[in-house]
Amino acid sequence: MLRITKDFQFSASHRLDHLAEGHQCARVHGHNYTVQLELSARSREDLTEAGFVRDYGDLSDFKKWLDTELDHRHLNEVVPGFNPSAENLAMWIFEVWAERFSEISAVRVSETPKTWAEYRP
Ligand SMILES: Nc1nc2c(c(=O)[nH]1)N=C([C@H](O)[C@H](O)COP(=O)(O)OP(=O)(O)OP(=O)(O)O)CN2
Ligand SMILES: [Zn+2]
Repeated sequence: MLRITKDFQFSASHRLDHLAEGHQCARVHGHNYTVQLELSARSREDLTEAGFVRDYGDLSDFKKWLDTELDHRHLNEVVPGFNPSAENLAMWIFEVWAERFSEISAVRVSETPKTWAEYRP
């Protein structure tokens, strides 16, 4: 198995519902998010002639999408009907982008330097 990853950043605010009374994350607050896309190939035969799983540069449309749809936005207003936890964001991003890039094998979302959530179906 060959795996490549690329990190992308965006900044956004959110509020999390369904938390215990007084939970700090129930208040509107912001994060400098990192989204990591992981793409995989099974073997050498699945690589491009250049030896790539996929050219990192091909992911520029994902960067554009993050900048347009999520960067400097209030996530509760822009994600389609889910509580914008890191787990839900990772799952949603996977579902949207695995259609475009079939090599995507996992999506990781970090809200803070200490936390990561991963979706890997
Ligand atoms: N499993 C999850 N737990 C939490 C999520 C999440 O998306 N998934 N999100 C939050 C908050 O949005 C926010 O990320 C706060 O996280 P937390 O690490 O608890 O906050 P701090 O950075 O203040 O943590 P310190 O330990 O005080 O540095 C909460 N939980
Ligand atoms: Zn948060």
